[in-house]
Amino acid sequence: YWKDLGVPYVEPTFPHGNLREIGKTQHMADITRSVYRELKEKTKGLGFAGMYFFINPVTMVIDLELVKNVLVKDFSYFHDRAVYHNGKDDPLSEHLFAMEGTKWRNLRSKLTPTFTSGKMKMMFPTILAVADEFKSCLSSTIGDRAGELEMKELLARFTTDVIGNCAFGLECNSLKDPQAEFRRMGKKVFQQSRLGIIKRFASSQFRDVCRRLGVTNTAKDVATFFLNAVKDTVQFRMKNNVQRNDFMSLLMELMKEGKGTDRLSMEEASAQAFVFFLAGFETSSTAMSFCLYELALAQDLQEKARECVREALARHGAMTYEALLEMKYIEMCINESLRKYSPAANLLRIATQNYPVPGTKHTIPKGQTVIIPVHAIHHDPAYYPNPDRYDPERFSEETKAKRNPYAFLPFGEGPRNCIGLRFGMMQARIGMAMLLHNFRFTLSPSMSYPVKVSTANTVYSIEGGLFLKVEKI
Ligand code: HEM
Repeated sequence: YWKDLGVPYVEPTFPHGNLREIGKTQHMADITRSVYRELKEKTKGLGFAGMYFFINPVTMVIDLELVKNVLVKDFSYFHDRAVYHNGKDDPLSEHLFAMEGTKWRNLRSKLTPTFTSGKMKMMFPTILAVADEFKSCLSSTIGDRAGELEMKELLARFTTDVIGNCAFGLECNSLKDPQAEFRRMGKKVFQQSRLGIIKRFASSQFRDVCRRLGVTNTAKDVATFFLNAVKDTVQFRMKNNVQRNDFMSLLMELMKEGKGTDRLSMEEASAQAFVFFLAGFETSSTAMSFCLYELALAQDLQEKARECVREALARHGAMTYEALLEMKYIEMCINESLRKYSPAANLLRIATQNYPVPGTKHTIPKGQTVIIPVHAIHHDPAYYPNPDRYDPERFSEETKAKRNPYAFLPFGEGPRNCIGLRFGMMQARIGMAMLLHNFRFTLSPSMSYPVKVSTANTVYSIEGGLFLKVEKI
C-alpha cells in the first residue's frame, strides 16, 4: 500500500504489521520512536510516514504543522479516536474517551464544566486531605529514621484515593489498605498480558467484526465492581439526599435531565465514572514516579524544587490553592517528566472523511487510523537538544516561548484533548509539594539504574517498582 503510494514506511511482518514486538520486547513508545527516527528525514515535504497495525495501513504524522492540522485546524475530519467500544456487550467501554461523533460532542460539552478552575479550587481541600494522609502513611512506614520504600505503588494508591474521593465521593482507603478493591481493580486494568495488549490493538482496527463477535476488553470482575460501585453510590445519595460538588453529582443531574438518548442511563453514567477513574490515577501517578526518580538522581534539582515549595509556603503561611499556583519550579519539574516520559506515548485519531493532505498529492482515506508519535516528538533533538537529559529549565517561560507549542503534547491538543488536564496537574503538584517539603529522596542500592520501562503496561511506566531511600526532613 505505502510502496504504491510512494510514501516512506517501515517494512511490516505478517500478521502483526509493525507491532510484532509490542508487549514482548518493546513498548508502543519504542516502536513509534524508531519509525519516527528512521523516517523523519525521508518524509521532508510530505509530513507523514506509513506504518501497519496488523494488515491495516496507518498514517504516522511527523511534521508539526500537520500535527496542528489534524488536532485543531482540520478537527472536523479527525474528531474520533481509534478506540474500540461495544456498549451492548461491554457497557463500561461506552465512555468519553471512546465515544464518537455527535454523541461524544454532546457529552463532552456537558462534562466540561466539571473541570473549570472554580471547580478545581473547590476540590483542592479534598486532595490536600488525601495528601496529608499520604504523608502520615509514609512517616509511619519509615518510623524515625530513613527507610527504603517502593514509591510507584504508594503514588498509585495516593492518586487512587484522590480520584475516588473527588469523582465518586468514596473513601477508597487504598493508602490504609493496600488490598483495597479500588486499587486491585485499577491495577488489573493497566497490567495486561501480551495477548490482552494485542487484543486491544486488534479490536481497535477491526471494530465492526469485533462488535459482531461480541468482543469485550473489560474483565468481568472489573465491570461488575465498577457498575455496582456507581449504582450503590447513586442509590445512597438519592435515598439520603446527599449533595456534593463532585463528578458523581454532575452525572446524576445528567441522568435526570434531557429526553430519550440525551438522558444518561445508569450504565452510561457508570462508563463515564469508570473512565475518569482510570484516566485519572495511572497517568498522574506515573508522571509523579518519574519526576521523583529524576529528582533522586539530581539532588541539586531536588533541593531547588524543595526551596520553591518552602518559599511559597512562607509567603502564604500554609498550603493554600494560591500557594500551589506560585510553585512554578514544581510545575517545570512535572512538565519535564511529562516530556521525557509522556504517560500516553501516542495520540490516535481516525479520518472520518477523505482528507487531502495540504501541500501534497496524497489523501488520507476515510476510516484510516492516524497516529501522532508524542514520545518520539518529545525526544526529537530538533525540539529538545540532548533529549535524554532531564532539565526542567526547558519549561521556563523564556525557553517555552521559543519552541513550537505542538512539540509538547502530553495532554493532546484541540477539542479532543485531555478533559482532566487541570485536575491531573493539580493532584501531581500537591503530591510533589507535600513529598518534597517533608522528605528527602535518594537512590537505593537495591535498584538498578537507569530504570526500565514496562512493556506490559499501556501507560508508559517504570518496570517493577521505584525503590528509593526516603528520609524525614
Ligand atoms: C498527568 C495526568 C494526565 C495525562 C498525562 C493525561 C493524558 C491524556 C491524553 C494524552 C489524552 C488524549 C488526548 C488527545 O487525544 O488529544 C487524554 C484524554 C482524556 N483524559 Fe487525560 N490525562 C491525565 C489526567 C486525567 C485526569 C485526572 C482525568 C479525569 C479526572 C482525565 C480524563 C481524560 C478523559 C475523559 C479523556 C478523553 C477526552 C475526550 O475524548 O473527550 N485525564 N488524557
